[in-house]
Amino acid sequence: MFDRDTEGVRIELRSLTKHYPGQPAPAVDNVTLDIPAGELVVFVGPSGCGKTTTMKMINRLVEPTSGEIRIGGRDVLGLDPDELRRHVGYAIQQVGLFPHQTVAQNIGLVPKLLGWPAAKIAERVEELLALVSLEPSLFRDRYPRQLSGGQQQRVGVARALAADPPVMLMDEPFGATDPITREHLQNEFARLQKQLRKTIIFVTHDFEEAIKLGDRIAILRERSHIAQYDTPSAILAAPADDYVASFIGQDATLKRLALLQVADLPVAYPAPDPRLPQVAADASLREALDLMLAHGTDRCSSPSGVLTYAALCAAVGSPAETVSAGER
Ligand SMILES: Nc1ncnc2c1ncn2[C@@H]1O[C@H](COP(=O)(O)OP(=O)(O)OP(=O)(O)O)[C@@H](O)[C@H]1O
Repeated sequence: MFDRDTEGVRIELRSLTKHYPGQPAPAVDNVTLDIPAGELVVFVGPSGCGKTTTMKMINRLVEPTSGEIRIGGRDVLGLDPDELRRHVGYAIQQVGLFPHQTVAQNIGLVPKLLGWPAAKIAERVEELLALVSLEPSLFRDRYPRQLSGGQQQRVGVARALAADPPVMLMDEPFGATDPITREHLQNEFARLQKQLRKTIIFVTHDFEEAIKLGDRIAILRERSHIAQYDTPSAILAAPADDYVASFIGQDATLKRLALLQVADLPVAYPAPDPRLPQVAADASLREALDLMLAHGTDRCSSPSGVLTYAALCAAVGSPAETVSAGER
C-alpha cells in the first residue's frame, strides 16, 4: 500500500484539526508535524490534550474535521479506512485481545484478513512470539485470560507487528504494567525497534519512557499545540519554555547523562587501567557517574581507556558542581 513495504515511511500531518460535534473547542487544533521515516516519535502531554485523537486520525479511527495526512507520500484521507488500518499496526493500553481466540489466532488476525496462507501465518506467529520473548510452545494455544497483564501487552505488540506494517501507532502500550515489567517491555521494545526501524508514533504520560524510547519527542499543550519537537537530548539541553521544563523535572543533566554512552566520551588516557573501577563500553554516562561516586573517585576505566569526571561533565556542557551537588 505504501511505497516501501515493511520499513518505516514518512508521516506528514498538515493543519490537522478535529472538532468533535457539540464541543466548544477543537480537541486537536491545526497541528502540523513531520515524522521522518523509520523514527519513533513520542507524544507527551497532559491528560485530555488530544494525543489519542491525533493518533486515531492517522489510522482514521477518528475522521479529521480538516487538514491533511500523508503516509509515505500518499494521502491517507483518500484511502479506504479498513484497507488503511490493515497496513498500520495499532497497539493500545487496553490491549484489545479477543478473549475467545487463542494467542496465535489473535496475532494472526491481520495476516488472515490480508489472505496470507495458513502455513505462512503460523510461521509468522512463531517468529513474533519469539521476538517478544514468549516461548511459542507455551503460549501459542493459550487464551488471553491465561496470561499476565505484561504477557497480554506483549501479545498486543506482536499482533500490531504481525503483518509487518511500515507504520505503528502505540497508545500507552505498556501502561497497565508494574514498573519492573514496564521497564523490561521498554528495553525489549527499544531493542526490537533498532532492528525493525518502523515509523512509530508512541503516546505516553511518562516522560522517562519518552526519553528512553523516542528518537524525537513532541511535547504537546492543550489542543495538541506543539510546545517543542526535538530529540530527547536537545529538549533536555534546551527546553523551549517553562511548560516544557516542567515535564523534564529537576534532573535534566542526569537524564542527559543516561542518554549518552561511555563509548561516546573522549578518553583521558587511551589504555584501560585495571586499578580503577571498570565500566562497560555500552554503559551510560549516568552509570559511569554512579560508579565514580560509589568508589569516591573522579575517574573510571572502560575498555577503550580512562574516563574522567571532568570529561563527563563537559559531555553535557555542565559545570562539575551541577552534576555532583546540585542534582543528587
Ligand atoms: N468522542 C469524543 N467526543 C467528544 N469529545 C471527545 C471525544 N473523544 C475525546 N474527546 C475530548 O477531546 C479532548 C482530547 O481527548 P484525547 O483522548 O485525544 O486526549 P489525550 O491527550 O489522549 O488524553 P489522555 O492522556 O487522558 O488519554 C478531551 O477534552 C476529550 O474529552
